[in-house]
Amino acid sequence: MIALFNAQQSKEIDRRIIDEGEPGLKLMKRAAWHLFATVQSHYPHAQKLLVLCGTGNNGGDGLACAQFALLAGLDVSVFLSNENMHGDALSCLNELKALNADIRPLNDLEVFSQELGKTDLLIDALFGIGLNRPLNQASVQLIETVNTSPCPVISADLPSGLDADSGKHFGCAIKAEHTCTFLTRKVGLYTHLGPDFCGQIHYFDLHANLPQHISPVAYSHELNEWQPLIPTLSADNHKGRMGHVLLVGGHRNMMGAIQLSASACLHSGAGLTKIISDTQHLIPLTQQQPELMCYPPEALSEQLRQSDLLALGPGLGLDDWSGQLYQTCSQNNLPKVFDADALKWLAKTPVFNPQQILTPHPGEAAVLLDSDSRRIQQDRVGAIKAIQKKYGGVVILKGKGSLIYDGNRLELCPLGNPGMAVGGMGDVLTGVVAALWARGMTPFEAACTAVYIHAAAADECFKETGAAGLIPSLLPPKIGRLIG
Ligand SMILES: NC(=O)C1=CN([C@@H]2O[C@H](COP(=O)(O)OP(=O)(O)OC[C@H]3O[C@@H](n4cnc5c(N)ncnc54)[C@H](OP(=O)(O)O)[C@@H]3O)[C@@H](O)[C@H]2O)[C@@H](O)CC1
Ligand SMILES: Nc1ncnc2c1ncn2[C@@H]1O[C@H](COP(=O)(O)OP(=O)(O)O)[C@@H](O)[C@H]1O
Ligand SMILES: [K+]
Repeated sequence: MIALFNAQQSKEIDRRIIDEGEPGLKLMKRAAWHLFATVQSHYPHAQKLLVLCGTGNNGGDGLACAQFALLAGLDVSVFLSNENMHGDALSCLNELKALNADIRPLNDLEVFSQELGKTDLLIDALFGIGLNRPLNQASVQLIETVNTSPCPVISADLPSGLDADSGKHFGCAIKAEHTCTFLTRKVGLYTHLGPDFCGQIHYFDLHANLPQHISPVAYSHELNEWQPLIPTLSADNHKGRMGHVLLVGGHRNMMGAIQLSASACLHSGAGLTKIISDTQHLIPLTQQQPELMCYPPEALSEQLRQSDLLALGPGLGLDDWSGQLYQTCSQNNLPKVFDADALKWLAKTPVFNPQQILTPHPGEAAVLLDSDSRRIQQDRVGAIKAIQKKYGGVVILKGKGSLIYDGNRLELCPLGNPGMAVGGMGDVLTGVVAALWARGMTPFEAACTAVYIHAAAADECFKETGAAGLIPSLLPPKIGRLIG
């Protein structure tokens, strides 16, 4: 398990550690040592180092790293955005000056660019957690120059330009091959654009005693921390104990959506997987998956009485047919998983219900909050909390760094890959969520376990097929194996 913090909490943790007697300069030197050790272990042949430093303590990390590199005999050039430094960063600057280091102002982009052309590795120490507003034109141009150069980058604490809280950038951000992050893992490294910019993340606690009473924004677990929570099977197991799931959707040309959910639900161990769909789909659905029990819309009320849990939305549609099914389902007291079009119906008449799991992607989250997906992505943590507050239950906000929130705990799943961005992938997740909840897990545990298993199955698949070959129908058997 790892804990993830935002910038304000990270600053507070820094401050507490220093207040308790650990000098800031010592922490800075340790951070710098880890930066330099990362240079040595990942770029052992780098001879010429360029260190890009801002005016804050992030720049201080860079200056202290430059000193270690210089003392180790590397050819080091430092570019300073501004000489206006203070505190520990100023001490590091003065120590470096005393070594007659090559320190230059960043006042000519052409000079910087030429130097970059001769460099083996760049250390990015321009901005860390102190970045708090959009970058000016000069910073944007500087970062774009770095990003268009073939020179590899190690970022100090976080890639400069990235927002430590949300994973958005403030105009642009440095694209690093490695990011060495200190004291706290910043949540923005793991969600939204963060993973695109950070490269490989290395965490260093700087041997400091982290204060325990600052609760993190989110936690992230390993897949194998969720798997043991899946109920085990007793020798005298029978299907009545494994949950009866009723899936509703698959209207008109969207039969595949409910088919994918149903296949995932079956492979996740549900005792009975039943479908309410268009009458014309009932035979093809059963022909393709004989384990399924498929019913026309007229059977809805009776099937609701005979089920443990309802999953509503994949391919449901937004016409009158869909509206009638939605009305009947929403008035029923069964625990419910809402996905896809069911979320759009829910947004029309919001109801607060603790016994539900909502699984929006950013576009659906925008509908639930009457917002737009760009705003959702810029503050995913804020968005999932707002959805949970408005609708209750457990919310899964899908996308890179999927979040799961129950009003108390926030989990971030770092697994998954861009090949998952294909129609039907979310329908598979719905089936897994429904099955695990129906099998007796708590809704939060079911949601988290389902998200991790779904993403891990997709990652396994990616290794075999690559991104283009990763299609949702390949996932259910892999999900079955991961569930065990
Ligand atoms: N404390 C410790 O012991 C440890 C700290 N550590 C390191 O310190 C880092 C935090 O340092 P920090 O707080 O000084 O902030 P930092 O990220 O360097 O930037 C602030 C500077 O940027 C400026 N600025 C902001 N936005 C801007 C913009 N858009 N465009 C232009 N300028 C902008 C801002 O200016 P101002 O807002 O004051 O005008 C200020 O000058 C942390 O990430 C880690 O690397 C580690 O060594 C571990 C031990
Ligand atoms: N770049 C990505 N990285 C990780 N996971 C992703 C990425 N893109 C999509 N996913 C995952 O793939 C699934 C897509 O779901 P969704 O958008 O609802 O698809 P659909 O509605 O077509 O079934 C979600 O679980 C989401 O988290
Ligand atoms: K940085």
